[in-house]
Amino acid sequence: MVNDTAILEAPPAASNKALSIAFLFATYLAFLGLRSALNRLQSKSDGLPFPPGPKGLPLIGNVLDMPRKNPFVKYTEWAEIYGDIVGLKILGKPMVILNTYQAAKEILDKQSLIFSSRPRLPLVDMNSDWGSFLLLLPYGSQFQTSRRFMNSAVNPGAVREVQSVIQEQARTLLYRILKSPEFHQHNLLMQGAIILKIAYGHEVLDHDDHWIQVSEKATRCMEDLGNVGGHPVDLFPTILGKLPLWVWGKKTKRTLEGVKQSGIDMHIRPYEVVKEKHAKGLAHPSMTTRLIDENMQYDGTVSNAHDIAWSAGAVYGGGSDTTTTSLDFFVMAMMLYPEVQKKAQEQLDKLLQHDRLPTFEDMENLPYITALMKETLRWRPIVPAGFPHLSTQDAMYNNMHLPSGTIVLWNAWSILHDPEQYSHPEEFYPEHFLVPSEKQPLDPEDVAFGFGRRVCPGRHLARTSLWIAMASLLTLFEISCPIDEEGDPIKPETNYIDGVVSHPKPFKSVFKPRSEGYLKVLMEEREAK
Ligand code: HEM
Repeated sequence: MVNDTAILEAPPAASNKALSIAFLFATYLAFLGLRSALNRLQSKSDGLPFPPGPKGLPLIGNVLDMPRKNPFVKYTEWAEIYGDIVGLKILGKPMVILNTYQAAKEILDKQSLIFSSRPRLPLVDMNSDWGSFLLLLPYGSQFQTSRRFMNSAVNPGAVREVQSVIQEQARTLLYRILKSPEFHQHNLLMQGAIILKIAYGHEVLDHDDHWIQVSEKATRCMEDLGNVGGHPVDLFPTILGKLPLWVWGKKTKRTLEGVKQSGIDMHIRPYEVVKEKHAKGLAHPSMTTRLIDENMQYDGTVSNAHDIAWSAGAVYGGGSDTTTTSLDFFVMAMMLYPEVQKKAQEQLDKLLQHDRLPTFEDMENLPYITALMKETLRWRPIVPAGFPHLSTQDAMYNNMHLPSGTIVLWNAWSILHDPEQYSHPEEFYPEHFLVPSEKQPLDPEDVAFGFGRRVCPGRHLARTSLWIAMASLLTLFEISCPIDEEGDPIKPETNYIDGVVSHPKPFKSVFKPRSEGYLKVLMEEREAK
């Protein structure tokens, strides 16, 4: 995912470039003032108010109220004052935060035809093809094609077909941890290998893999871009978008060129490589080869080639960092809650008897592992402040008016830490999901993966990868904190590092094989390969 959010941040300090920019800026503010006055008039024209929220300043609205770090904390405070839907204006643009599941469901699910677009990122759109990335596509025909292509590769049936690949990668993860303890790196490699296999039929052997490197470079380029959506061009595209790039300095120009190139390297190149191999009959079957076949024309050209390339890239772009981060949080939870780990291992040992490793067929008999997976998504949702949807028509919610063009975020953190739903909201407590069905709380999968027509298309793959990785890790290893010189455990910090995908601060963990029996099975399996 792109690494920072558009509207969550105040604009960075304006460049000191030219007085003319200041003049353009002032003119634009005057225009905004007029527009926001018109907006206010329009939103009252049907007699319904915009949702309540902090008052904001003339012209810029709530720009200065927007929290720079952990925005969900501020959103939760606002919820206590203004209720389940909080209304804001950012430079004249309406924005709402949904703080309850009911509000998110009513607006994003039940009115999904209206609330399924995305705000644009003009700086990136004008200077690269990243606007074709599924996550960023506005609602429309390209979005529908891209979703269809993506769903064809990661729907529940398609994921079932690649279960053996996923299981094999989980075993490789165990093996790599035995060789060296850098869990995060091995985790990243596991998710990357699964995804590159699905998207391109490509086998990843190690960290030096070319496609893994390409995607890491793309992530770095996006990070260099910094506050995506917060650049002056994003805020005032009509006027500032017309200026030549050099106005923003050499560094920004270079970064944007890198962003453009990374889009080509991560989407177009792999597509071309697979297409060429496929033509020679040398490609392994994959999402790309199947879509090429389905879209092949009589003259040998492939229709929708651009959408195929960007959809296959979206499997990697959307799926690697996300699942990796959730599994990192799981390891953190196991370090901090050893009694939970012990309970899971008791259930595993009862079933596996130290003489085999878990498989997907065991899922039904390992409800504690499934509860661990749900609790990981709840305890530390990796998109805690939601991802922006954009409405494309006027709408209503609880007698309030949501004008067309409203940006909508849902506060996943507060929804998933609601004490009315979860008896131990702040703790890692899988027992939340081990109650009779009539007492089951809200399923975190219904929140952590988003809503409506933009719900995460990779959720089936994510839950499958997470489940087998969790079951396998706990079967083979006891996971604990490293010990410092005084003999005290070095506990990981549970706070997030900001970003759209919110990561934990890097931490070290100890993986100790806990049974000769499981170790032997793993080694025998490896030798048989
Ligand atoms: C634990 C793992 C994951 C979590 C928590 C997660 C969460 C999310 C969330 C919250 C969204 C935004 C939904 C919305 O706007 O309503 C999203 C979108 C998306 N996710 Fe995931 N995701 C995960 C794994 C994956 C995987 C494995 C893939 C790829 C196979 C993937 C691909 C995508 C794509 C392409 C989008 C954009 C969809 C669109 O805009 O229409 N994600 N994800």
